[in-house]
Amino acid sequence: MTETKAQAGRRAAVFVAGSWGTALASVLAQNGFDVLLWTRNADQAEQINTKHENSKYLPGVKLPQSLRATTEMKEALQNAELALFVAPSAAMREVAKQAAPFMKETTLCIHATKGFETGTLKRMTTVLAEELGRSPDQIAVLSGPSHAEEVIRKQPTTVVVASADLEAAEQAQDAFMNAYFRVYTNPDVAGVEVAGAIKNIIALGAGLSDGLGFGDNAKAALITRGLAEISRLGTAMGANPLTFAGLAGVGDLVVTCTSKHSRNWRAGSMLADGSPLDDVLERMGMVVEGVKTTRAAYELASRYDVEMPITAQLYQVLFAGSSPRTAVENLMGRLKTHEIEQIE
Ligand SMILES: NC(=O)c1ccc[n+]([C@@H]2O[C@H](COP(=O)([O-])OP(=O)(O)OC[C@H]3O[C@@H](n4cnc5c(N)ncnc54)[C@H](O)[C@@H]3O)[C@@H](O)[C@H]2O)c1
Ligand SMILES: O=P(O)(O)OC[C@H](O)CO
Repeated sequence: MTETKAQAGRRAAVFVAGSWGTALASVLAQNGFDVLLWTRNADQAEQINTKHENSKYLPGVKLPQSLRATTEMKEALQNAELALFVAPSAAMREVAKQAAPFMKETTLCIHATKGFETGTLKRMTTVLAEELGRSPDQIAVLSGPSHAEEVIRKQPTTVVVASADLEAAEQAQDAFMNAYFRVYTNPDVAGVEVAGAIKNIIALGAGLSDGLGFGDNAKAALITRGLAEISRLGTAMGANPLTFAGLAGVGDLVVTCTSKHSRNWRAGSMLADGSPLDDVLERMGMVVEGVKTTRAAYELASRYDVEMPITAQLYQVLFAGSSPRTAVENLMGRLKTHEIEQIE
């Protein structure tokens, strides 16, 4: 695929230099932005600047020359017209707090993180808005079926940018869109954020199911009934149900439950043999958002009074010592019910 150079002379700041931050920073750089990728790790910054590599997260790939790294927040945000936050959900508030003093009101602010804040159960647009002193309507979210390992190799990928402000969504669309990275807009920020977070729980379940040796029938069931759970919670939280039929919904659910690149699927498959959660997370060495999100979604289900049986069983496996096989038995043995409401 050819590179476009539509954004020449423009500056973007990206936080942080994990797999997804680095891949999205590369997209912006290939689109002609001068990109500064902020990292707390000086050695990583040095490697990106001198070798044009991020060997821990995206080994074997050369990064664009116009992508540079810094450990200085002030430098990262100087003259930046676009700021992209891709910290793990657990670190988002801390990173935003450090960025806030250097962030101009006019800087387009986008995040691409999938999760809720532990404890407060807040969505990432809310966390960013609180720390940056903006309205949540002034923060956009980029989500959809997109693994860093494929985007960095310019494999065709489609995502969605959601913002209450259509102009902001279109600016983000223009900044990221190119021949291999197609961006749609959607006004439903709540739906896109909820879908992106909860699909990681279902992917942990799909990994568990595969790890236990179950087949495609079981995985298709998890994906389909997982989508029902996502839709129930999302609509209770104010989302548009149609969002869940789109890229951020079914699209991301399918890729995360079936891709060899998925961290959540891999962690689930490792848990199937009874390995302790802490061991699995240590072996992964990358963020597995579905774990913290399972706890958050379990609490949100109670807050919004919605039924989320897959989430509830995952919660039991991850945090209450239940065995994966018992979880499957419990799901299969639930009282009989209707797939959709009966029409009177
Ligand atoms: N990897 C993907 O393909 C992908 C795709 C779409 C969305 N996402 C989402 O992007 C977010 C980030 O995931 P990732 O895969 O890039 O994670 P990752 O594990 O590859 O990298 C996480 C990075 O965050 C840094 N970090 C952690 N805590 C920090 C803190 N307190 N301050 C500063 N830096 C900190 C780590 O050092 C590391 O560089 C997650 O919400 C994930 O769900 C990932
Ligand atoms: O690798 P995962 O499981 O963290 O998923 C990454 C992306 O969210 C897929 O769209």
